[in-house]
Amino acid sequence: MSAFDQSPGLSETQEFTTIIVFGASGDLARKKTFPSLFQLFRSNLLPRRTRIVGYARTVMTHDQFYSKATSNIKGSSAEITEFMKLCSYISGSYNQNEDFLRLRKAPHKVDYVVGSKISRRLRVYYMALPPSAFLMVSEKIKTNVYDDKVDNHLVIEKPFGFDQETSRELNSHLSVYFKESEIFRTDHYLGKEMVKNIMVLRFANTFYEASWNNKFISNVQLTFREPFGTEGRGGYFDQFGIIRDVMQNHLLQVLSVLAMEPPKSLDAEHIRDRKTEVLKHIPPVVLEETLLGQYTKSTDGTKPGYLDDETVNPNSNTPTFAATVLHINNDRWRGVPFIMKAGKAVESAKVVIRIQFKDESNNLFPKLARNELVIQISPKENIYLKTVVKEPGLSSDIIMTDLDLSYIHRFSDVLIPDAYASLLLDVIGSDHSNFVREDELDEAWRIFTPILKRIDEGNVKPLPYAYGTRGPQGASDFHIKFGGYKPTGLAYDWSQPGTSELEKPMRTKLKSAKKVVKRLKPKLDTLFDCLFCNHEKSVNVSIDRNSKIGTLSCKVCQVNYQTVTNNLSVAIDIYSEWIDACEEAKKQESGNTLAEYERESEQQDSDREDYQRENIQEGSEEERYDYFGEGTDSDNDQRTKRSRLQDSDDDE
Ligand SMILES: NC(=O)C1=CN([C@@H]2O[C@H](COP(=O)(O)OP(=O)(O)OC[C@H]3O[C@@H](n4cnc5c(N)ncnc54)[C@H](OP(=O)(O)O)[C@@H]3O)[C@@H](O)[C@H]2O)C=CC1
Ligand SMILES: O=C1O[C@H](COP(=O)(O)O)[C@@H](O)[C@H](O)[C@H]1O
Repeated sequence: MSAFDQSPGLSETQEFTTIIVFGASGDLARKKTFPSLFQLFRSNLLPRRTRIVGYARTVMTHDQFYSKATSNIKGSSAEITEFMKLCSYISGSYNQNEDFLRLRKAPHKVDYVVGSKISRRLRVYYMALPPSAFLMVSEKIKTNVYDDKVDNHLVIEKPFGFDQETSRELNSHLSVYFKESEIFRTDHYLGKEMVKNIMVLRFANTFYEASWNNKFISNVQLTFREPFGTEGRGGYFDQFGIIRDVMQNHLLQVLSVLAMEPPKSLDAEHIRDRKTEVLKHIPPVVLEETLLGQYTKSTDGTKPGYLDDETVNPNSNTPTFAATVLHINNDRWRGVPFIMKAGKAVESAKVVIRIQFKDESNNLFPKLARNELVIQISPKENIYLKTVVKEPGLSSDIIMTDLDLSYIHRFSDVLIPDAYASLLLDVIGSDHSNFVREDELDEAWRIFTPILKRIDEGNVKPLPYAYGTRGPQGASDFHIKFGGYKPTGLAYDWSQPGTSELEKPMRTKLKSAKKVVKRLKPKLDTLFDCLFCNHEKSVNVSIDRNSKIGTLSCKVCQVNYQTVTNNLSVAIDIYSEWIDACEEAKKQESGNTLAEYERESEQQDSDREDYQRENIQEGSEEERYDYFGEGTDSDNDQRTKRSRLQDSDDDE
């Protein structure tokens, strides 16, 4: 069942809808707006008699518009053709009344066809435009196109201002033309599946909500990582920086849903009241608890530094990485640091929430590690609860494992909608829950404006970090230093239920290498599992006591290894040394020094575990759907899986 199936039957409640996409020639329209409208169309969720009108200054023939609007749409050509029958394009300025009057005729033409039988009419004005055009276009819409006999919804995109002051100005100007109930401020993170899921997780599960406070939770981390730099968007980015681009909006929106009190009902205003309320308890973030970075060339010189971008000021101090701490001074959260980290051109793609619980207070088990609830927003949707269990078998040791809900396994046949499709559906259905209200936005700017002003003054120099690394010095243990995060410490077995036989041995290969040694020790065996081909007991160890040489070889993959022994050496020692040698080779391959490796092993257990999860699962969204799509050859699937697993091992 698609996520959309749960939505109300819009085609019955909405009789007639016109969606006007301003800036239809642009990037957002091409990449997100038209493809998302198509997703709704294909899922039969666009109201009947919907018309979509693209509008921009660029002069385009119908064919040119057709090919631009469809360039990012994935669907059969028959479906695309049907969808495009709903779409037309008008070229015009953003400042001439006559042009908007031409636009006015577009909805009217269709109104006329259905005439007075229409019970409700809706016009959506979608501003896929740079913010500099918002006000002018809003004014022209109000003067020339707005019709108070229909519902008018104005959708605007971030950035909503530059700081608290400019955001207030923008809102006060917009409010001249549109009522707050007509404005939909888009933060596309609120349309993401896992962000929408937070409320359900919290308020539909007794045990989560019961422990969702400072009695049980030690610290919370919200991390955003992108493995690419500004690439073509330097001009925009250099004015804004990572705090305005990602933290003040996307991550703070996630935080507010995560930390708000339960709303009185699911009514949009009740939800937004609670989100605003929690933001009011957060004092502005301070420079003393913030780390800023700017990326430089990659260490191999193949990726450019931020300042190499020609559209960026060569002396720019704009941060492309930031880590900071938010404190929520209310009864629920007092004393729980919320750590936000966001970085561009870092080593992986990941957006994740990590909630670390406090230490267990009983002393029954030595070396206890903390539980963590991890909600991964992208690139894959996962929820897992790191949980301590007894090591299976005769051992009485404890290990860390998890209760795991990986969407790719559990909901493999469900299409996770694009955030924009989900939000457009809300706009059509007049649901404001996932849009940012004016007072909420004002609070968000209040929290970040003071630090932004200090950065803008130019006296704060971000620390350099090489493209493709984890961020500047201090980034790796920022959450430990400022959040009190405790690395797991225990052996962590993150096996996933339902994974294939092919995956299981590969998974144990590096992660559980030490455990393998431990489990086998009492047996004094000479046969062991192969680290390379993963066959059980395929590795035979022999010791030549005369030459003092221990030899290990796999009868399946032929890998072999030799080492010097002493009189006390037994087979397991050779095998252990082999494991260590393999790990050492791995470290050297990845170019890390031993010290770096050890620091990462201890402090970034959490990051590595996410990284492995991502790699053991699928690559891009497209791959995911192809992978589970019809007509894929199972041999190919196996090969794909194997090579991805191999990649993950390489990365380790
Ligand atoms: N692109 C993306 O992935 C995302 C974009 N956004 C936001 O969406 C909005 C649109 O972004 P995007 O599509 O990338 O922007 P573009 O730069 O592609 O601009 C969109 C269209 O607006 C018109 N335009 C460009 N510059 C100006 C100007 N100075 N004054 C008036 N019109 C102009 C152009 O159309 P024409 O000349 O034909 O009129 C252009 O095709 C922005 O607010 C952006 O921050 C948000 C999230 C992601
Ligand atoms: O709004 C923005 O978000 C994207 C990240 O969005 P995602 O859906 O890919 O996670 C970011 O790349 C961009 O800089 C920012 O403006």
